Amino acid sequence: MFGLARQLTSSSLRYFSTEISSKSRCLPCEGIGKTLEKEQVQELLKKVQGWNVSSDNKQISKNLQLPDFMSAIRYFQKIADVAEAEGHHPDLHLTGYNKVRIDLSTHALNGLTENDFIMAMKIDSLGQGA
Ligand SMILES: C[C@H](O)[C@H](O)[C@H]1CNC2=NC(N)=NC(=O)C2=N1
Repeated sequence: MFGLARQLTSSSLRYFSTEISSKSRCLPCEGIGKTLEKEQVQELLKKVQGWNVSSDNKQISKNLQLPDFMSAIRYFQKIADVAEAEGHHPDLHLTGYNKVRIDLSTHALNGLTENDFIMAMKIDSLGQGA
């Protein structure tokens, strides 16, 4: 019994024993141990708004259109503040002056972890306002 508990990494214990939310904090990526399975990703996608998973299950992305260029820049700044506070950083793309794509993946493990979904929930709760 205890052997099984010991085998579970802290993140999978957190995944199974507590719900992650926009109030959760990202763990240091290097300590997470393993990436999420497809089924886990599908479950977590239900908790975020408008995010899609890549075919290789390594990244989630969200596309938005902002009113104008400076709104997009201000939106990126808000995301950057959260990313710095969490130590977990998205890839940010701005094209066509107001079209934004946000990509999230855990670089240290070349895949998805709870950190990516915590950041997605935090980004969702930012709104796109100025
Ligand atoms: C040392 C620093 O905390 C690590 O390199 C962090 C920085 N931000 C990160 N962001 C993301 N998306 N994945 C990481 O593995 C990661 N690692």
